[in-house]
Amino acid sequence: MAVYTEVGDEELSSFLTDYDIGHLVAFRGIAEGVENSNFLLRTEKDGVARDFILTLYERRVNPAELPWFLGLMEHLATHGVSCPLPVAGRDGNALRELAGRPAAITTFLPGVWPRHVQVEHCGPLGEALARLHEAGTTYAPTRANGLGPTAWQPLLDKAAASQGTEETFPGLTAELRLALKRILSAWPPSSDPAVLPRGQIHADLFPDNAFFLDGRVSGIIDFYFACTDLLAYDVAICLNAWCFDETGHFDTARRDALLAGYESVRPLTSAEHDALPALCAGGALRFALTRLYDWVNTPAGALVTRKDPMDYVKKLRVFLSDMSVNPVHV
Ligand SMILES: Nc1ncnc2c1ncn2[C@@H]1O[C@H](COP(=O)(O)OP(=O)(O)OP(=O)(O)O)[C@@H](O)[C@H]1O
Ligand SMILES: N[C@@H](CCO)C(=O)O
Repeated sequence: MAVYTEVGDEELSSFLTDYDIGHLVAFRGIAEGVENSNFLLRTEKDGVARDFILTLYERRVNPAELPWFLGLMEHLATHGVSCPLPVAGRDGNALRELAGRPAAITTFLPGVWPRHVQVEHCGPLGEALARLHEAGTTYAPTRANGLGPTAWQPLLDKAAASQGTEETFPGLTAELRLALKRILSAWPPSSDPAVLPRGQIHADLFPDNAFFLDGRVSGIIDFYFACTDLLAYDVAICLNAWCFDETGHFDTARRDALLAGYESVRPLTSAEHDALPALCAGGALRFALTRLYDWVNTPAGALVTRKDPMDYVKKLRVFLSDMSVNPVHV
């Protein structure tokens, strides 16, 4: 459930007078999502009803970084990517404050996210990711990846030092230490941008962040992990999130479809192909680590549903065994 901050009818109606989007007709909290409080708003202006999403930023989002995220979303939305467009108030600012939290209204996107990923989703998803990368090339401001390779050792140390980690997951932090060492030694040097292009990446493009309609990607949401990093690392995150079936088997048909969709827009360089196994293992480690840390540090009875780190530990094991034979390379 993700409504941490309650908003009253009158408070919201008065907040909306700062915008030119009409008056409030209805609103309700959205249960999905774990990071922020989200509400679906319906307004009416000149007899026309329109839907919007109101987000109150909680927990992990650093308010100082919100202009970067909202600026990226605006840039992408106005450069052909179906992502939420931040709506500016009458004073031109999209970032505002409501109920004591930083807040923004964005456009509502149609479609639904796939509860059961099929190979048919993977081509359009890969294509949409490549279009996002292309559109991002003209967004100049940068943001370092706070959950990139340099963050993994400290995150692992913090998870290992947390109460209950060893009891709940015996031997896991020792296994992750070895994995980290191996991944860092195989991590590609990002010194030549022509060989390993860098740019704006989504960094969390999981199935619950991609809406589909009529077999196409109709919306990409949740840009609050976006950052400036290796484009191929974003591909690797998607290979993690989209290409394992329910039994934990890495589905090469989904991988091929995702890569073919991506490369129909932006062909990967041969250095990017070569780097994919290490990038995939790194992606698996990143989500295993954040999930592990959250698992042992989320108090019992919290509203948030914890995500199982072992799902990503299993993916990590698959990618680590692949690193020697390089089957991701196509
Ligand atoms: N622009 C949008 N258009 C339509 N629905 C949206 C939009 N943004 C969010 N939603 C709905 O709200 C839900 C939660 O949004 P989101 O995933 O961004 O939550 P969060 O808590 O901010 O992030 P996280 O997924 O990391 O927990 C989505 O699953 C979707 O149903
Ligand atoms: N996509 C992340 C959650 C953060 O949005 C995960 O599945 O661990």
